[in-house]
Amino acid sequence: MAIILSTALLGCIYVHPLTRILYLDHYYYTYAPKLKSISSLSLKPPRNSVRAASIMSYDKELATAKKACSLAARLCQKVQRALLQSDVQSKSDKSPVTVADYGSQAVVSFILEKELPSRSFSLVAEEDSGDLRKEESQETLQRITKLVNETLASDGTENVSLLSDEDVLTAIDSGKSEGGSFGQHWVLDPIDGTKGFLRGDQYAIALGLLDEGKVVLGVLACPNLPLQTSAGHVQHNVQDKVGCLFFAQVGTGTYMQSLDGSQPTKVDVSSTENAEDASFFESFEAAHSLHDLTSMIAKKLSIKAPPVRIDSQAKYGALSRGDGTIYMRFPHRGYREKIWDHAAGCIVVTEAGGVVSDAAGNPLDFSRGRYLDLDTGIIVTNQKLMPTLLKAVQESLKEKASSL
Ligand SMILES: Nc1ncnc2c1ncn2[C@@H]1O[C@H](COP(=O)(O)O)[C@@H](OP(=O)(O)O)[C@H]1O
Ligand SMILES: [Mg+2]
Ligand SMILES: [Mg+2]
Ligand SMILES: [Mg+2]
Repeated sequence: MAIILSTALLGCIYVHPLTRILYLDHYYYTYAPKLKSISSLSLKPPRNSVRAASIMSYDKELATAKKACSLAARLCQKVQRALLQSDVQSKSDKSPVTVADYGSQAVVSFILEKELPSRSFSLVAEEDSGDLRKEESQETLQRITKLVNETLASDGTENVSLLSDEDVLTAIDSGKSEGGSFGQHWVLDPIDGTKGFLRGDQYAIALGLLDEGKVVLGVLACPNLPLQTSAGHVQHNVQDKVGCLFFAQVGTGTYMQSLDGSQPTKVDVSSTENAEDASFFESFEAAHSLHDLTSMIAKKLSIKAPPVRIDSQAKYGALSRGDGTIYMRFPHRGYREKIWDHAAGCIVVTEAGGVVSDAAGNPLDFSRGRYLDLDTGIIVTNQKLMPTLLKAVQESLKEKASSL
């Protein structure tokens, strides 16, 4: 009886099943930045929230995720430099999968599991070892194992014995989790923007952590993204220094540092309120997003600048530091978005002050398993501009539908 009564009184507080630490509803998390302890609160909690002993900190998870992504980026850079046609395999869905995809997934999976052993380990990742286990992939597998071992050894702190081919396959297959709304799940895209990677353009290693269905931390390693913020211009000169690591933890903002380890700096989304002064990002690949629809929306908003087309979640990273103001993504009919294509990017942008929603204005729901089932498209911008963008998107979608 006492338990029922206190539960009713407490309302939105609940006890985390793994840690038994009380923590607050997502709304309060998002709007009470930089607070580790509720006792130091000078803000008044929103009406639905109540005092709690502490806010969950994911510092250890974040440090490990940064290390894992940085090492995976090192592996990817090595492969991209020496990219040969034979690195590309054909998966049954015909999307290119490279030695680096598998190697990156093995490195991240191995490091997370080894360095955070006290947690029950769950990883939702894009790749699986199915094709690699085939007879004809023997040589490729050996190359991956060699790369993974060289990468782990290149980090002085990794005191590990050499991984066997089987260890590498096992690490890759740890990524088969279905995710969901209970407990913690890592979400990994070992190379997002495979097509950009193969072209020598932008790609990202994207790692997020879900806790009770919400993204609570995200890391984006973007090895080819220029370090210098360059409003609206992501194409860079050869002499520009490249390699960015974006990271965000719920309630603490978004930071960027160089992949080779400079001091992190806090980043914020663009404050542009005027749509016509905004610039917007979209996929490089027209097969991934309807360029004609975004151009219709841009026209409606009187956006003057041409679209900036780059691959991968590097778009979320660039947006989080104000390189552009809007990101729009409208896949062709029937395409189902996957959580690993947006989890890390989403928190990197929201912690930098942005908003990510579907075309109905709903936040993305990462709690339903491997897919993001959403209303048409994904749109991202700052809080001030979102209502205007949403209106233009909805009007354009209606016009497009009625013209069919
Ligand atoms: N037809 C399609 N429509 C929308 N997205 C697609 C797609 N085919 C593949 N993708 C996704 O688009 C991602 C790349 O995003 P972007 O277009 O922003 O560069 C791919 O990630 P991978 O490269 O990890 O497979 C893939 O998951
Ligand atoms: Mg893919
Ligand atoms: Mg991807
Ligand atoms: Mg990928």
